[in-house]
Amino acid sequence: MDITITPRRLRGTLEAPPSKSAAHRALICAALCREGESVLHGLSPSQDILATLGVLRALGAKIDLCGGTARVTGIISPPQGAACDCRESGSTLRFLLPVAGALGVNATFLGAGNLPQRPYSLLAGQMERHGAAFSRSSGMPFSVIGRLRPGWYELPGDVSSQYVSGLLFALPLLERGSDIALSTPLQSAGYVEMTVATLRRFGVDIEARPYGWHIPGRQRYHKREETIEADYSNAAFWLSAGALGSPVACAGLDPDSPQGDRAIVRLLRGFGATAGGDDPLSVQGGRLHACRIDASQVPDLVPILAVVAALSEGETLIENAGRLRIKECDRLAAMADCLTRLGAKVCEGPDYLRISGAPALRGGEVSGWGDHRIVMACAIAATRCEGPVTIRGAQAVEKSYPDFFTHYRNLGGKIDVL
Ligand SMILES: O=C(O)C1=C[C@@H](OP(=O)(O)O)[C@@H](O)[C@H](O)C1
Ligand SMILES: C=C(OP(=O)(O)O)C(=O)O
Repeated sequence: MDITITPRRLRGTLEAPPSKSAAHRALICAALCREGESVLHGLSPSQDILATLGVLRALGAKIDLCGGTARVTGIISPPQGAACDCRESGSTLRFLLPVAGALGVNATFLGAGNLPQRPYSLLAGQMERHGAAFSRSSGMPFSVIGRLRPGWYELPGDVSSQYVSGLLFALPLLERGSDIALSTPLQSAGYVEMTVATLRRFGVDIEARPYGWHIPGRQRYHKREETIEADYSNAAFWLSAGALGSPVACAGLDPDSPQGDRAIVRLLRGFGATAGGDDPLSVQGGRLHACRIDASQVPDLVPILAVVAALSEGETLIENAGRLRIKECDRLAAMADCLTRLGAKVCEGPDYLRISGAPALRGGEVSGWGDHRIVMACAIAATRCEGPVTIRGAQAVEKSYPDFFTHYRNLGGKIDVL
């Protein structure tokens, strides 16, 4: 789908969408509970969540999704083999690969878009040391056979936190305790905190250690009923629109959420914006100024922060951002390309973006790079462009936020589908 947005400010209050990260985690925990039914409310059928639902079903869970509520009967007797289609979801692949190993399912993992190019080999290497055998060490599809053994798992912390999260879901199922040790400091740490918090709610114990985590074995997941919390990662687009002069408020966000991306409020303050009210939460702009941003813990916020930087006076540096190149697209190249096409001055380095702010952008035509966060960032940039913005491949928003353009229109945005 290609669209043209006619620039105008957005206005109004909207319900923040449910967190995709929280939904993946709750679904996996519910599927690993052997007794009874868990009920999860407030799910959105984004492509990534449909991928996790599909793989959990292939691994033997029964999941009935109706009107945003999932009734999940956990895996009792896993199948011998399973075809696990992760679509474009890195979380689905890296969370459920170790889970398939812990269940002893011979699984074939398939992926689409950029997923086959995204890394999993360090995780596969650790699984191989503990009883799993892979048909290939990179690329997709691949097959994995064998059952994981408990033991000492060692991973770097600066490739993907999803490796750690995946092992944290899987290792409690093994017959003895295991450990995960980090060989380099953990980036995206907030996501691992979310994993540990979700596991605890489902009755699974994880012990923090100076080297990483100890995971007692023979644990049982306990059934639960819960509502998926609202998402700071996608609310960030609306909060940033607020900082850029659109009076938009987001309802439903938990100020005490374990989500690392709640840092968006602090980061927008760093540009000189002010935040008001807990619920609904809104951010107001004014004259924004450049700042320096460390992207290592908040990679998903970088596309929209780059837009804010392009409209803030002075030169903003977004650094420690090398891992953005291994997401749904190369997000550093994508944002440098899109913002330049819209009239901004951007210098792309190996692991940084240096962006010179201007009072307004020109507008123009951009590719969405097949990436939901690039499309949403460009749509918010359009609120401050002088001329129309055409976005090619805007349907990519369905990966995490299928209602994004409905909400955009509800806030007064003008979108024409080409
Ligand atoms: O665990 C999660 O839910 C996620 C972890 C992050 O990935 P990395 O740990 O690879 O940075 C993030 O970019 C992704 O969108 C969601
Ligand atoms: C990188 C993302 O997700 P995943 O890694 O799960 O594909 C994202 O949602 O921005």
